[in-house]
Amino acid sequence: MKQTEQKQENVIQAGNLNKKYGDFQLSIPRLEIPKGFATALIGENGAGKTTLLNILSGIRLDFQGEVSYFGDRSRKLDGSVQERIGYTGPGSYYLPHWTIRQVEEISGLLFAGFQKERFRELCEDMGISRSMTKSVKKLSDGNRMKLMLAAVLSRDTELLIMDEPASPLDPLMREQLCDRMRDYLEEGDGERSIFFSTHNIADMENVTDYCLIMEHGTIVEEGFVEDLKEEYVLVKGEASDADQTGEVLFSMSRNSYGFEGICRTRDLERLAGLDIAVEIPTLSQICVAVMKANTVNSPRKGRGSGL
Ligand SMILES: Nc1ncnc2c1ncn2[C@@H]1O[C@H](COP(=O)(O)OP(=O)(O)OP(=O)(O)O)[C@@H](O)[C@H]1O
Repeated sequence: MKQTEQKQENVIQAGNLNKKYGDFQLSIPRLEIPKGFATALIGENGAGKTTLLNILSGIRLDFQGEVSYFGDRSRKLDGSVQERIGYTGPGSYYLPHWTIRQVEEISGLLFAGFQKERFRELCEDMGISRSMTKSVKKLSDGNRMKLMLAAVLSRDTELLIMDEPASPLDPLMREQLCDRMRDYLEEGDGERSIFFSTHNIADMENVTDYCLIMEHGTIVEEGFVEDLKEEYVLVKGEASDADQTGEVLFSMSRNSYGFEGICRTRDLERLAGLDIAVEIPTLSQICVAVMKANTVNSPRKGRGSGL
């Protein structure tokens, strides 16, 4: 049975979300983030990922729509809900002149569940413990992200909302980030969830359970990764057959030896008669295909468009 067919609790539920900035319009009729999993938010630059995460984390309040948390439609983003949510983002979350030591002190004052010892351990593990007296503004982007991660993972939370946590991190630290995200979920025993945006799909695939693909301010595809990998296939064939694939394949690449592209599994029958090989695509290949199908100049658009 598909994961989506099982009864699913949601950690975030939202309806009729709208936010307009000039030409850009965020418009999401329904949003459900499953409880107990890591959900990735993927989309092109300017798709609206940060806008959505800012709304859900309470950074942006000037939007229309309803958001509720932790499976209770009446539970809005008040202080007790904020206490259960950890946020990391690309902006300057801490005042630039604060030192790491001050971040530790202030986190202890702001959040009841903050554990100083855990924070120090994480700073040590992430290699920033020798900079405790350094101000936030003097930290590199990567070290600033490590500081945010250390602070947020030292709290007692049930939901992490993370805007591009992998972007400023080096490959080793990205791997550590995935391990820590996985540990966070496992230690929560089904009660903890993560919602994060990323452009580093390949690096983050092993920590992604559920995926939302966003384009032009709305969600164009979503599902558990294992379900998406059944709904889409990677097709490879001879160069001489490439033109006969018609519009069935998306994000096709071709050279003199052959072609490969992604299509809906249900469309495979439209390639009958061609000498093709079929493989399971990576999440990255699926996302790129969906994003290409939804770019402004695409001949076909979005959910229900045939892709
Ligand atoms: N404060 C703001 N004022 C005006 N326009 C804004 C503001 N914040 C975002 N926008 C616009 O909203 C749109 C969505 O931006 P957003 O940052 O949410 O996209 P994104 O998917 O996170 O992009 P990226 O992947 O590049 O970080 C963009 O067109 C952006 O220019």
